[in-house]
Amino acid sequence: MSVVTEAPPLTLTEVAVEAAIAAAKVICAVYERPIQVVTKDDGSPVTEADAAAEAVIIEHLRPTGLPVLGEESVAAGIVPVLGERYFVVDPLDGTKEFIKRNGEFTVNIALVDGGRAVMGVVLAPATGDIFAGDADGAWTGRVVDGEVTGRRDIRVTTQARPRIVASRSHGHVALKQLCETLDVESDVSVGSSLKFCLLARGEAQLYPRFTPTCEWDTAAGQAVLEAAGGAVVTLDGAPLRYGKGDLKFLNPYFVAAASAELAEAGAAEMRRLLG
Ligand SMILES: Nc1ncnc2c1ncn2[C@@H]1O[C@H](COP(=O)(O)O)[C@@H](OP(=O)(O)O)[C@H]1O
Ligand SMILES: [Mg+2]
Repeated sequence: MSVVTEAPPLTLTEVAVEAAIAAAKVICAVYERPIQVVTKDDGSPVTEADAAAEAVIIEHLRPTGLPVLGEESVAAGIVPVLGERYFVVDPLDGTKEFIKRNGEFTVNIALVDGGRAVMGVVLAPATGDIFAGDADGAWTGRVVDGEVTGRRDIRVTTQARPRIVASRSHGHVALKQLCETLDVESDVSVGSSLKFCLLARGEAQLYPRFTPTCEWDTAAGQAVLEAAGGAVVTLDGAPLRYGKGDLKFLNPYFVAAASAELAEAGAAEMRRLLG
């Protein structure tokens, strides 16, 4: 008698990793040739890579049966009925960086459950750097030839004078004041959700966001950071939450940090600076 052993079904994190790797392949193909840029109704840039990558991700997520809230679908007027649990997708976060060709752009896939981002995968196609976080913790690795290599667990670090990361293309004048009052060690500008990942990997401790973002920009990064021990709070000190359809999925300003204490200190200082 022969025994047939079936492979166990993929976890939702594994499905998201496979989807992100497939999307990165599509994005890299566009990145290698001259990029056509179109301006969306809200004035933001979009490329052929954004829609193509989102389509590939949706195909990969379809067998899970869960709804998918995708940036490009929403821009096209497609908003599914969202229950308690659904995926949130930004197929190409940091489109401005993609167009500038500085490598700081990411594929983002998150799982939202009960208004919280509970799982996230962030992949930077230009470098292959991949980050994931879920209830089992956070890890990073590098995608080579479509496979994750060098996988290792990651954790936030804390230090007396925090290192700060901020948007490269969407800055705010109050940032300089915040750096002075919090006595930060250094501040660097980085595009896309990689800012959350730098915190998760222990290379920076604070990411204050004084300019608008949407839920697809933050969900995967927040899940990675929280799984690595960090926190993301709005200016009233509450965790950043998801499912704000009545606000067109726009986030309030927030502070991401390596600890709940630092996030609260940053939020208090931002409240003071923004009056
Ligand atoms: N006025 C605005 N309203 C909503 N989101 C905005 C915005 N200006 C910038 N963003 C968001 O900020 C993201 C870029 O963040 P960063 O500057 O940290 O790289 C953009 O992601 P996309 O590049 O996916 O459009 C976009 O969604
Ligand atoms: Mg984005």
